[in-house]
Amino acid sequence: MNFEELCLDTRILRAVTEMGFEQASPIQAQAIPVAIEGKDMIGQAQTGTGKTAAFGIPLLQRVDPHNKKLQAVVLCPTRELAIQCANEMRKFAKFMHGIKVLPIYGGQDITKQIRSLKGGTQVVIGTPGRVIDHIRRHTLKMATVGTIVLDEADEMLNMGFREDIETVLQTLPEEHQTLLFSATMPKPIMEIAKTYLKEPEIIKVVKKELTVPKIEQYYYEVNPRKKAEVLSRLLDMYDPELSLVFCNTKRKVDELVEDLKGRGYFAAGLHGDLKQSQRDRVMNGFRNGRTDILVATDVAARGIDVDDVEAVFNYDVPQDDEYYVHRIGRTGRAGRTGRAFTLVVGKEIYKLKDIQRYCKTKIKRQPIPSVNDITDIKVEKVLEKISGIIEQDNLGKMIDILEEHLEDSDYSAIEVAAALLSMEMGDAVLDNNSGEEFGDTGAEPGMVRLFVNIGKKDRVRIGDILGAIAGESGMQGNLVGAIDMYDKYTFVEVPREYAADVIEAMKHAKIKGRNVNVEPANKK
Ligand SMILES: Nc1ncnc2c1ncn2[C@@H]1O[C@H](COP(=O)(O)OP(=O)(O)OP(=O)(O)O)[C@@H](O)[C@H]1O
Ligand SMILES: [Mg+2]
Repeated sequence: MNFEELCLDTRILRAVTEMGFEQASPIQAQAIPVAIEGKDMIGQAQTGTGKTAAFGIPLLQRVDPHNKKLQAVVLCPTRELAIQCANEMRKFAKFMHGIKVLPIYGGQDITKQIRSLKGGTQVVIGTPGRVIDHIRRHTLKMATVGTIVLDEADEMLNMGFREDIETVLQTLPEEHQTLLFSATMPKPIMEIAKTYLKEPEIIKVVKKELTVPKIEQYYYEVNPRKKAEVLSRLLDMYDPELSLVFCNTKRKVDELVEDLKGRGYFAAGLHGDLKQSQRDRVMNGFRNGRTDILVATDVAARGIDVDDVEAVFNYDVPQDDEYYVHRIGRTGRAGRTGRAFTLVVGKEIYKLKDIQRYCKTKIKRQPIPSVNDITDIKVEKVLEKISGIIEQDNLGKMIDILEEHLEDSDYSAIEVAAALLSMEMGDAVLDNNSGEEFGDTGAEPGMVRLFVNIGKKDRVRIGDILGAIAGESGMQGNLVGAIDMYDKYTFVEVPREYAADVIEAMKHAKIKGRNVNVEPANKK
């Protein structure tokens, strides 16, 4: 549907056209007419499908630029989202002179915010805590608010904002419109809706799968100690313009950023422990391409909309099914394509299966790219660069220099070229160790079943065997699973990516003074 068909204010229509929006997305086509009428509404649509405009456009259309009182409030879970949403709203309002849109959030000087608010702000986009703060100080007067929006409502509840949201909702005047938006709609949201929304129109644009079909989804089974290595191989292989990498904890974010920087990538971290000014700097760096890898926790990156995020990496499998949807939704936005990669360690494969069921989508297993794959790709890139330079036909001086040096040198031209190539390529990557070679050993998914033979077993307990395996291979003990212990042989299961290490380590190990032989079970 065209935006012309949506009966928009001509000034908004002009702005939308200028922004390059041609067709309204399905959620916009359905939500905008309902919201313009002033009805309450619940909107659910996949990530990156334009929910901001779906509430932002009708909200602005209902604002009177000549009235300088507060008329609309949008609640968002994070400061970054408040800023992003305010920026998008300002673009929609570009030709509506006299409309002021202001983001307010914690961490920013409150007196400065108060001063800005005094200048006649009709639309406030804020985080719940800071909005309440202003309500208590009487610097936000809710009595004149006609529209309230809860964006990413589920995330706000997850973050413990439920009470704050209810407090805000209770300050609203009798006559008002409530719009509730989210990519997912769990139960607690429906409870809020029941209590605070009046006969809401429910607009659901959900396809069979929760994730966007244009995002290709892959997973890799990895050894936890080689995660950073695998990540950098994938980065080299796919060479995304911008990437977002998710970790489950702030500490992991910091560690991984250091690791990636050490490997020569332009990476920066984003999480809740950073000061607001640092967070702003990181986001700006990412938006303008100074940083090409943003490593973040879930909360920090929710709803973030940056063009050209071509790949999302789940460095850790998300703890929550819904997080997966939101994480990978940072790519493939507004109809673009994208790729999502998940690194899976051992039994996390079961979590991933849950996620697939929840999303009703298929995440394909892929082998970890080998050193050779990466080398091929790197060589190809260097050669491309080289042909570019040769074609510029500007090499006379360099050719002279080389000819002079090669004349009385022991090296051939090809050797020199090879040396330059190796300089350009940087460090070779580590060996491949995906456990692929073991095939099906009858183990649980993600595991390899090993046959452990220690000859006569009178004094040996299963615990001794498991302990030795963990100890010798440096793997955490709880990753080794005991399957069966018979008179002469024992089966154990270890994560696929450890299997080779275990077999190697056990060649030189003894259990209770006896030599051991460990092999994949399918070899028996
Ligand atoms: N009709 C449209 N045509 C083209 N681009 C659009 C259209 N509507 C929105 N966009 C762009 O699509 C991107 C994603 O929009 P938006 O951030 O509103 O998605 P969202 O549904 O809120 O996603 P999330 O669930 O991740 O918060 C933005 O860059 C926005 O400018
Ligand atoms: Mg959004």
